[in-house]
Amino acid sequence: MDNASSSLGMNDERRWRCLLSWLKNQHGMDVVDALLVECRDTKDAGKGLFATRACPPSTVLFTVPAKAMININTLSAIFSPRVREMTAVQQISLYLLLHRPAQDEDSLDLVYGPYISTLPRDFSSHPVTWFMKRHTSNEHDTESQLLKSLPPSVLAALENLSARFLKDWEVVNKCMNEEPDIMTMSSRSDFNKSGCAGDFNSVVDDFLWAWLNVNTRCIYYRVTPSQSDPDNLTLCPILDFANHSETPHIVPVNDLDLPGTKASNKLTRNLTFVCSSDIVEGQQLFLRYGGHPNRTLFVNYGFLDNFPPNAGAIGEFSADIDLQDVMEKLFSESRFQSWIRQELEDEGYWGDWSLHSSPQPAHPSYRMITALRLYHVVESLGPQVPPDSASDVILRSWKDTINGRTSSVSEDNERLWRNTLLDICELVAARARDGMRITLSGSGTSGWYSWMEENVRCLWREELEVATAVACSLRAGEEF
Ligand SMILES: C[S@@+](CC[C@H](N)C(=O)[O-])C[C@H]1O[C@@H](n2cnc3c(N)ncnc32)[C@H](O)[C@@H]1O
Repeated sequence: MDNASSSLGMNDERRWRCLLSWLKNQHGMDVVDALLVECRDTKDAGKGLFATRACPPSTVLFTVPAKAMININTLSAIFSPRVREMTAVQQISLYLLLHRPAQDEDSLDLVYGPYISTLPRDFSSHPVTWFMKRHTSNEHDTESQLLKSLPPSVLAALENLSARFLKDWEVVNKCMNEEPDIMTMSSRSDFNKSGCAGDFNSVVDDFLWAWLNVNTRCIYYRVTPSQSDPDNLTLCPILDFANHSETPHIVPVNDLDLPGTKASNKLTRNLTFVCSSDIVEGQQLFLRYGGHPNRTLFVNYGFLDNFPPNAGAIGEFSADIDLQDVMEKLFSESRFQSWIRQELEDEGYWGDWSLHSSPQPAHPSYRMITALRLYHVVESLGPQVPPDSASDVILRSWKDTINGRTSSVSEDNERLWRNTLLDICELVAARARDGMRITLSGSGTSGWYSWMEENVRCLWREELEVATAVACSLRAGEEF
């Protein structure tokens, strides 16, 4: 990702100016001397935040007032108790749905309109959009071609995320039906004030727009007493123009746990962002969205870190791949399939089986080794022994490896699982080579399609590089 940028188009420039006036006039934010960033168009990542002057590390870049953010705290003054029963994602999405701007117009919401008007209007390049439209699109559509060409682990993650979307829609729709008064809050002319939201399908599309804004733009923000509560989320103007990098420049000031911070202040605080290193004027300033693997970035945010060829193989890029489908297939061919699954579930080792390029040597996760060890303990029994009749004895050595009493089940078992893993790596590498041959036909060569085609190729390349690197580690006799 580079620093190339261009000034905003006329409408976006006007909206950015309106946002700043709103922050200044409604929320008292100093947008002249205490705002060291501005929004510009980037070459390949939509809009981004850029430094308006050079600053040393720890300089305050801007502070967003608590009341200008959209979260369950600020919405509690607007929503009824019934709406407030929903999760943060559902409430914020509902709020955006009620105030979605029409086509290229501004949002008419009197409270957050100038902010909502700056949100992206179009999520057609987002994988959840392709997935939700899969039943109505034809198989030659580029989106269908893209869906078909995803690695299995990415498709599974996309299915999970889309299921979350549908669940959230079900809950929000139920709430809207039970409390038709919600509609009277809407600033949209197409939402009937008597409580009807017009065409059902277009409302689902609008909800998807709202939900994707929430899922691609919210940041962690403590609004509940418990640190790990999933409702600790907020939409935060200005900051939400920051693009992602593994080496970020923008970091939030974590003042929450400072001694003397009163519990009540914790829940109504402004958010201050500082720069973590020297920055120069005009430089794009990035945020780190969390330590996500590429498949998560791709499915949740619609982009990924496109690393240089071979960087995954030699561990310069921290690549990792998920092998749920391959492992499930392996177990499904065992006579003891359900028994293996039960044991792994009971011990907390079912799923989340992965291979990693770094730290070197490239290696399987401990969870994967543990699952493969059990598979071979059971496969070595021979047909006459039902595992449940002798499970304690059979499993003792395996459980000893989990509890740290021994480092392996036996020499034989080590050799067997390593061989199986080598086979798996070869299979994954071969299918990745195929996957990399993706070529979209039809309209798939224009606009964001060719960028997305390259992203899908990169997902497969990650599988190829990591599987090949782990195979090399195995052949070299590396201990994991
Ligand atoms: C919080 S927003 C950032 C601002 C956004 N670019 C915009 O135009 O409003 C997150 C979205 O920005 C895009 N994005 C963020 N980081 C990116 C990156 N490194 N490369 C490509 N796109 C990125 C993705 O579309 C992501 O869903």
